[in-house]
Amino acid sequence: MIRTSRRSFSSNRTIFLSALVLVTLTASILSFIDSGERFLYNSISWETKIRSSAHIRRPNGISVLVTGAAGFIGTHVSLALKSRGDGVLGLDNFDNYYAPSLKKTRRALLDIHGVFIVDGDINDRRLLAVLFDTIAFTHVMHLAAQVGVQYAVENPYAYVHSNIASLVTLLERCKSADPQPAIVWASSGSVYGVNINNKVPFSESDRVDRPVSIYASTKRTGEEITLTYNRVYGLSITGLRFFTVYGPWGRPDMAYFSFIRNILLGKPITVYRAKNHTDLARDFIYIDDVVKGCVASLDTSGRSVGSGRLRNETAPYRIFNLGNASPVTVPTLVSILEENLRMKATTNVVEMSENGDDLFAQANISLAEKELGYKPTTDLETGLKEFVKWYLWYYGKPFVQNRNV
Ligand SMILES: O=C(O)[C@H]1O[C@H](OP(=O)(O)OP(=O)(O)OC[C@H]2O[C@@H](n3ccc(=O)[nH]c3=O)[C@H](O)[C@@H]2O)[C@H](O)[C@@H](O)[C@H]1O
Repeated sequence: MIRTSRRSFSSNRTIFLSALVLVTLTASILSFIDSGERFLYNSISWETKIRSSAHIRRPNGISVLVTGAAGFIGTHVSLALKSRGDGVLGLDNFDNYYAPSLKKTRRALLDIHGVFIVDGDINDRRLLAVLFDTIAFTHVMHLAAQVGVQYAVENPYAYVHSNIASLVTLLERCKSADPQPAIVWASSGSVYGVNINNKVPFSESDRVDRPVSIYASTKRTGEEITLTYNRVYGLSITGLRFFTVYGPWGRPDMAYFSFIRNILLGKPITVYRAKNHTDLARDFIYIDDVVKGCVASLDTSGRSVGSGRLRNETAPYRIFNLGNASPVTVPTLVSILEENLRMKATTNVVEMSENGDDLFAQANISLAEKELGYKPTTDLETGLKEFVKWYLWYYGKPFVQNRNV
């Protein structure tokens, strides 16, 4: 009985993944042809696709440009918006910071649900102009970024390109759009850096001028840049300080994801610990909870008001913590994974170097609760169970040793 259901589970997975691969391939070929055609031949089919994807299908719906739509959070937010009838157009450059194949599978998933992702870079001003000339976006959900705290040590330039230059290019376009969209964008809980306030949990009104990584500094800089565009050009801005977001279709570079992969492969995992031997802890937050916070931010964003001298309104400028208000140590994260997999991890405990990682994070979420109705409902045990289920479905336990994530 168990064997039969396992076999049918496995064959359903194979069929679904094969279908996704097929859609991915077709989408890649079409998008390759189309992105070329758009500029060479002014392709009608490309324009039809973006119009259809961004088309609003409910009363009082919104039309959202989602940057980083093939990313982890971008995929989930795009699906949530599309399923309630909003118009959604994705933009993603499919960079290879982690496996582009996972991003392409996410794109295929979105394609099935009617969300089209334009393959392009936000720094491409010409492309942005075409998109904004074609669609009157009411909102921009800016999630595209160079992520990863550790990678910033290796390649700081990628963070300047993606988190600062791109942000300015996008804001410039939004500033001159008519109507101007409202902008919700991804900042980070890492802006709290060294706990100079000497208090937990971290609140939005705390000082954030001691970042400990290039990643965090680019996110903090983004908060200053967006504030300038809000004051000078009247753009409505909401910055979301995401804490450690996890879940199905997640990012392979994150600890929980690499831990499961190594445990299944029987490889050791590295668990960092502070110099004084205390465990590191994070405010892990499940993707579905974060998506609700993102959607509520769009719904309550208010309007951009422009920069004319006669304007008598001020555009909103908001910042919210999106965490779980309930930190968990990294060793506890490992033991939850072990329980779910019924496997023991081989753990190397390593004292953390001065590499820019924070020791502890806990979000105060009362402002988001009050203004957005944000209320996380998924604890780490429940969320990781969902993640493990997805991981085994997506990569398949028996084949995991041959798969490259
Ligand atoms: O915006 C943010 O706030 C960031 O959130 C996330 O950063 P973090 O909260 O640091 O998550 P993550 O890397 O999963 O490490 C979790 C814990 O495991 C520890 N850790 C990590 C790796 C390892 O091999 N061993 C280990 O102990 C590690 O020291 C830490 O204590 C995103 O990754 C980052 O891209 C960015 O989005």
